[in-house]
Amino acid sequence: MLINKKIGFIGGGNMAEAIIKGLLADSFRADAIMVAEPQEQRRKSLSSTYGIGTSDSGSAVAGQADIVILAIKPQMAAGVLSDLEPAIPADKLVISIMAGIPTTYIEESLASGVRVVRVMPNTAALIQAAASAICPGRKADDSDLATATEIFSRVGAVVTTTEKLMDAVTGLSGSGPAYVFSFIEALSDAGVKNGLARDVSLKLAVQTVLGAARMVDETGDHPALLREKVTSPGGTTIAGLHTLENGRFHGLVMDAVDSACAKSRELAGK
Ligand SMILES: NC(=O)C1=CN([C@@H]2O[C@H](COP(=O)(O)OP(=O)(O)OC[C@H]3O[C@@H](n4cnc5c(N)ncnc54)[C@H](OP(=O)(O)O)[C@@H]3O)[C@@H](O)[C@H]2O)C=CC1
Ligand SMILES: O=C(O)[C@@H]1CCC=N1
Repeated sequence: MLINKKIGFIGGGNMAEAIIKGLLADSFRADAIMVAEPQEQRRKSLSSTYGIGTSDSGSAVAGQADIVILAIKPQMAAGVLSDLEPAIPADKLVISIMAGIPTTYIEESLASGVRVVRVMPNTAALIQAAASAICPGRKADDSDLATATEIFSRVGAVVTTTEKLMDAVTGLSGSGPAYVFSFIEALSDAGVKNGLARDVSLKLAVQTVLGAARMVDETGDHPALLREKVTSPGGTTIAGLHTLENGRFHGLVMDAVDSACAKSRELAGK
């Protein structure tokens, strides 16, 4: 589906770079990727690092691309979409990764009939380990969903969902890597506090998170069951879990995802 298709990114920031790096690692052609990015320094860095085309003009990139990926901040959506409108006729596929911005907003800002697919990936696209959720706008058909799925499958796992759940996805897996990075940092600090060297502590923390995530994935067991197997009666783990629950760990994580979901909803229409 992607053969001979050109992808144009509008916005060459962190997330565009993560997706581009993941696509290239999966043998996507560098000469089929273009990026519109206002900062000259950033354009130079992207073209020299990845061998992709860059421009300071969103319209030029959108005009040449078959698939336009909107990777600008949600707060810039109105201005950028209005500039892009003449360069995006209805036959282009527009994929938006912007948090919070509904497909209807994009459809109404561009040519009538434009096909829009909304995707919420995450930063692990950089190493082809993203979690992405995809939903179609009003005009996108199965083939458009398949195209978006093919792009994001190259950089990780993809699930299809409905648009009303995209804020929930954003709060969970879109922002989720940041929660996990914080958890790893906290674990590693705790190791240092208890006498471990920083590098040893970080290595142990990372491998613990990797191993636990793989166990959930590979066994298919509920996390509560796996947790119980680590928790010996009268042992160390229950003492640690007790402290986490005294600090409302479970509820706190749920509150964090709720806050991020609420922020995603708040960004709608910005
Ligand atoms: N970061 C993440 O983990 C995730 C982000 N997202 C979404 O991806 C989008 C991008 O996020 P992220 O990459 O982190 O943000 P960044 O700020 O890193 O990237 C946005 C880029 O767009 C550039 N830009 C600004 N104006 C224009 C314009 N008119 N035309 C083209 N480019 C422009 C910015 O340049 P300048 O800096 O000069 O303004 C910047 O380089 C957001 O909508 C976010 O919600 C989704 C999932 C995960
Ligand atoms: O923080 C943000 O708004 C973006 C969206 C999801 C992850 N980063």
